[in-house]
Formats: sequence, C-alpha cells, structure tokens
Amino acid sequence: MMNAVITSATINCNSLSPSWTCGDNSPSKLLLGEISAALSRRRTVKVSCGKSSPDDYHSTLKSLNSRGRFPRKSLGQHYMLNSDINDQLASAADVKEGDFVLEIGPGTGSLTNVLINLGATVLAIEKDPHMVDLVSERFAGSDKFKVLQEDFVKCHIRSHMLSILETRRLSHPDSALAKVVSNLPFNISTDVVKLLLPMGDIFSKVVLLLQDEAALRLVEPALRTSEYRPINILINFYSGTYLFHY
Ligand SMILES: C[S@@+](CC[C@H](N)C(=O)[O-])C[C@H]1O[C@@H](n2cnc3c(N)ncnc32)[C@H](O)[C@@H]1O
Repeated sequence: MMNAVITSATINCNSLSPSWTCGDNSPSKLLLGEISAALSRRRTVKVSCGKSSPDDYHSTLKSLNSRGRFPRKSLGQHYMLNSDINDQLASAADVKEGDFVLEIGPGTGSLTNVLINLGATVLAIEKDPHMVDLVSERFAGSDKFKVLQEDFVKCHIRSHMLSILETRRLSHPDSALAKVVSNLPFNISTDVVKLLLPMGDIFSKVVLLLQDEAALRLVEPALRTSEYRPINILINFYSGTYLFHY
C-alpha cells in the first residue's frame, strides 16, 4: 500500500502580490491529523512551526525579481517562502541520502534545495519555461538534479519513472522505490492525486501540499454522504492517507 501524505495550507500572507504564498505570517502551529486507510481513527499531534528562514525568503524573492517575473495564477504559482514547511514536507516523506524524489512544479527551487541537501536525487517536472531556466541555473552545479519542461498531467510519468528506476537498479541494486514531494500547483491537484495513487509499484511515499479545502475534500467525506465522490473511493482503496493541517 502506498503511503500518501496530504498536507494542507490555509494561506495567510503579507505578500508582494495576491498570488504569493508566504511564510512571514504563517500560523504559529501546525496541526497534524493522521487518518488511517479506513478513516476509522484519528490522532492529532501539535508540532510547532517556527519563523521562516530569511535566506530562503530572500533568495526566492531575489531570483524572481531579477527576471521581472510575477507569479501566474493560471499556473498555480504560489511560492513557498517558509523553509520550515519545506523541511516538514521532506521529513514527512522521510527523505534521506540516496533517495530518488519526483517533484512536481519546482518553481524557484526552494523545496528542491531542501531535498538535494538531504542527499536525494531530484527529477522535477515544470511547465513554465521561465521557471525551468531559473531552477536549471540554480542547480547547474549539481549532478543530483534534472528538470523536464513538461505539463505533469500529460507527461506519461509512469514510463519516465519506470525507465529511470530500471537504470538506477543497474547501479543501485538495492535501491528502493521513488518518492514524491511537492507543493502542488493547486489547479491540477486532483488530477495529480488521481495519477499518482495507482503507482504504488513506483512510489513508496507521496507527500503533497494542497489547499486546505482541496485536502479536506479528499480525506474528510464519509461514505454515503453527498460529498463522497469517486476520488474518495480511490484514496481509500489505494492509500494510507495522513492529513497534516496547518
Ligand atoms: C505552487 S508552485 C510551487 C513552487 C515551488 N515548489 C515552491 O514550493 O515554491 C507550483 C509550480 O508548479 C508549476 N506548474 C503549474 N502547472 C504545472 C503543470 N501542469 N505541470 C508541471 N508544473 C506545473 C508552476 O509553474 C509552479 O512553478
């Protein structure tokens, strides 16, 4: 069974433009609710969530401003400026040295940076060619990073991943399955979840940051209520799902 972690964010932002997601005003607590596959029992744990790291905040702003780039709503470009949240996403996926991680929508690479620093090799899929250039430059010196300019929903990720894992197995015979860690573009979040859920033969862990309402719609509805939709059946069937709510 795949281990899926769906994290949700209530965005509260003192931003440069309305479509920025930022960390400076982030809530001071992170609520973490574990929902078992059967959704039968819930455990709630509080984890403190510190202030954003100035380094990440400033490097993100600087790299975007230097190119005169403004976030595009149509591409769900809400950038994570709170590196503590990136750390929490990586930790939820237990990312460690030697892991192979797929990241959907690296943007400026703030989460990518955390993943690479933990020793993972990252394959990123980014639709916006400007962000592809930016993130390619940022990690030009790293042999642990590759970015493909593609629309994730259309890019045949199963065949990409199967050929990568096959090649990796030649050099790393004991290598485990891959993982997914992503701060998702919100407009494709349901499509991404549908695509990834049946890929338990490729991914051992999937950690996704979603909008609050989107995450709740995926994990909360009870059987035989009007909110219970086909996506909920898929989630219950395929995954042990954990909801982190902050
Ligand atoms: C929510 S932002 C996250 C950026 C970065 N990971 C972060 O945490 O700051 C989503 C990113 O996904 C990219 N994106 C949007 N639609 C996409 C798609 N269909 N396929 C791949 N990337 C996409 C956007 O250009 C943007 O860089």
